[in-house]
Amino acid sequence: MDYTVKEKDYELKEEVGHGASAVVYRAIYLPTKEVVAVKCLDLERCSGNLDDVRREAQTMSLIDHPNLIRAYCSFVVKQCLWVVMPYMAQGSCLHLMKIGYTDGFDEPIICSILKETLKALVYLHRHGHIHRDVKAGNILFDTTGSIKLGDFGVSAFLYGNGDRQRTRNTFVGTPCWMAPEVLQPGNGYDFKADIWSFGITALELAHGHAPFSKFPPMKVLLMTIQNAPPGLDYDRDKKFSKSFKEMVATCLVKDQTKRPTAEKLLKHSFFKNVKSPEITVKKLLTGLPPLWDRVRELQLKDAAALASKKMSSAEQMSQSEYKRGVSAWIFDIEDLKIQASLIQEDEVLSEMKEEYGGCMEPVPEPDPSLPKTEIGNLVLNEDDFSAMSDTEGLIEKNEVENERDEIDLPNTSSHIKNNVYELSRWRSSLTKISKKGPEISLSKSDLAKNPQIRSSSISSASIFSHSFRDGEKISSRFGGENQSGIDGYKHDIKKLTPSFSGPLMLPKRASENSLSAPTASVKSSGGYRDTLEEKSRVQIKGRFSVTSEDVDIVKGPLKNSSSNDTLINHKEVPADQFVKDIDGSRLPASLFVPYIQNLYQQTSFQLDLIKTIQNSLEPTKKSGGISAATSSMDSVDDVFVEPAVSERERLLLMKISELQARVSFLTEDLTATKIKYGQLQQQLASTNGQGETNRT
Ligand SMILES: Nc1ncnc2c1ncn2[C@@H]1O[C@H](COP(=O)(O)OP(=O)(O)OP(=O)(O)O)[C@@H](O)[C@H]1O
Repeated sequence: MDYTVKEKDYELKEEVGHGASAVVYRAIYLPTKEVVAVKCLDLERCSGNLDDVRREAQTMSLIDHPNLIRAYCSFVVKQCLWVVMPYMAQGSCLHLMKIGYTDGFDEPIICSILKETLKALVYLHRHGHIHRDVKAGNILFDTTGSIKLGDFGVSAFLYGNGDRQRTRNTFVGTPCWMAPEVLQPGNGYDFKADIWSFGITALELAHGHAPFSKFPPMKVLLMTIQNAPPGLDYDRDKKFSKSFKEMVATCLVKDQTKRPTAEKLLKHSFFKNVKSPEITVKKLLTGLPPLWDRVRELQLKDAAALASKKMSSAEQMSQSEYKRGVSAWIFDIEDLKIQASLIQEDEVLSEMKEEYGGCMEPVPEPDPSLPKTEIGNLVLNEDDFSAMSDTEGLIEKNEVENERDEIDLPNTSSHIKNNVYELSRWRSSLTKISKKGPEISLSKSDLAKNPQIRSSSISSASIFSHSFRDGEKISSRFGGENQSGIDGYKHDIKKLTPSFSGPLMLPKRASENSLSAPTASVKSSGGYRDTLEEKSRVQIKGRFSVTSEDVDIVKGPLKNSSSNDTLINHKEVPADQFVKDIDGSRLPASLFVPYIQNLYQQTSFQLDLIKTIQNSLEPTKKSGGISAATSSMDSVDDVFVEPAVSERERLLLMKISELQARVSFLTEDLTATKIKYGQLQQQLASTNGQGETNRT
C-alpha cells in the first residue's frame, strides 16, 4: 500500500516513546484509518548528524524483513522529519522489563527474543548494513508478540559510494552496548560490532539491565576497553543453561575477528528448539494497559525520581538515562578518555561494591591480555593485578572461565576486590601528599564543530518533499480530553528530564540547561605542574560537563622522582603478613610497605627540593630585597614551603639575578665605551692640534 506524504493525512495521537532525537506517536492514517507510528525527528536537534537522519530514512524504506521495522514513507514537516512506520502496539522489550521484569526474563523468552533479533541482523548484514544500536530498547513487540528491530538512527551502510567500505571510523552508538573496537578511535569497526551489542543485549534481557549500566558513560567506556568482557558468570546466572552462557561468551570476545557472524551465530545450539515469540512473549503481554499509559507512567516515575533527592547528583542523573534505556550519543572519544582518566578508582570500586553488594561476586576485572592503558593515570592496571595475583594467589578461577576458549576472564574473589579497593584508597590518600596537578581544561571544540543544520545531505527531494506547519501544531493533533493533559505532561517532563541521550548530539540544549549536562565530578589530574588558581570552569562534552570546582585530589601512579619508576613492588614482602586498616578491614602488609617506602621517598624528595630552593635563595637573602619572603626559611623543620610557590619564586629570583648581572655588565660596558669615547676625543683633539701646528 502507498502512503501519502501529506501531514494532513496523519492524525497524531499519544506519545508512545521518545529517544534522543525523536518522539514517536501512535497515529491514524486517515485515508484508511490504519493505526501507524509516526516518528518525528527534530532536524534542528540533529545538527551535524543529518547524514544519520538521511541514512535512517533511506535504510528504513528499503527494508523488507519480518523482523525489521520498515518505513512506509518519510517527509518533512517544518523542522521535523516524519517517518511513518508500522505501529508496534506493545512497545519495546525495555518497556516490558521495566514494568514487570526488572530482573530480566526467563531463558526461553530471552531465547525467542534473541533469535528474532538475530534474524534481523543476518538480513541487515547481508545487505551491507551495521545496525549500531542493538539493545532491548530497540526491540519492539506488536500485539501478536511478534518482534521487530527498530531505530536505524545510527545504522550505517557498509558499502558507501560504490566502494566496499568494510569498516567505519565514525563514532556513534550507546556506550553500554558498544563494542571495544567502536570505543577505540582509529580502529575502525564492522558488522561484528553488532554481534557484541547483541551479546550485551542478551545480558540485558537476562538481568534486566545492561552490564555497567550503573556507571556514567566515561566509566563504561573505560571498563569496556580495559576489563574482561562481561558474561553470565555470577551466582545469579546459575539458572541459565551452558549453551546460553557459551553463546553470550562467543559474542563478547574483544577481538572482533573471533566473533561469529550473525549467520553463524544463528546456528548456535542455543537457538535450536526455540519457541516462537508468539507463544513465549505473547503471554507476557496479555492484560497490560495501553502502551501510551505505560510509557507515561514510566516517564512520570523517571521525572519523580529525578526531582527527588535520590537523583540529586548529576552522576545519578546520567545513570538514570541508562535506566531509561535511551542513552546513545556522539561524543569525543579523546575527551571522554581524559575525563575517564580523572575518575577516582575508588569511586569505581565503591560503586562496584554497591552494585554487587557486600558479598561481592566476581566482577569484571582489567583484562590482562590488554596492554597497559595510556589513558591518563587511571585505576590499577593489570600489572598491579597480576603482581598481586602472582604473589598472593588471590585470584580464584571461575567455573565459567574453563568453559570459555576465547575469553581470558580473570575472575577474582571478593577478597582481592576489597584489597584493591583499599589499595586504591591508600593510593589516593598518599597521592594527596604529592603536588597538585594542572587544572583540567577540556575544549568545547566539538560544540564548535557542529555545522549548520540543513546540510546538503538532507536536502534530497525524497526527504524534503513537504514542508508546512510548525512544531507547536504537532501537539494540537492530540484529540479531545487528552490534549491538555498530554501537552502539560509533556511540557513538565521535558522540563524535568531533558533527554540528551540518543545518537544525535544536542550541544545547544546541553549548554542551556544544567540538567542536561550532568556534572561528572572530576578530580584534578596528576602531573607535577603547579596550579595556583582553581577557577571553576565548566566544560561541556556531549552530555557531560566537567567541572574543576571540586578539584582536590591529584591522581597518578606514584613515581620515584629520579627514576620515574612506579614505586609499587608487591613482591618484596611476604603476602601472609596482614595488618589492620583504619576501617578495621584486613589488608596484606605487602600492600602497605611499598606505599610506606613511597611515602618516605616522596618526603625525602620534597626535603631535597626544599633544601635546593633554600640554597638558591641564600645569597639573595643575604643581600636583602626579595629574600624577605623567605627569610624565615632557616630550617625545613620550621616552615612548610609550598614547593610550587618556591619553584616560582626561585625562577623569579634567578631572573632578577640574571637581570642584575646584565645591568652590571651593561654598566661596565657603558663605562668602557665612555672611556674609549674620551680617549678617541682626546686623540681627535690632539690630531686636530697637530694639524693646526703644521699649518701655522
Ligand atoms: N514503530 C513503533 N511503534 C511503537 N513504538 C515505537 C515505534 N518506534 C519506536 N517506538 C518507541 O519509541 C522509542 C524511541 O524511538 P527510537 O528508538 O526510534 O528513537 P531514537 O531517538 O532513535 O532513540 P534512541 O535513543 O534509541 O536512539 C522506542 O524506544 C520505542 O519505545
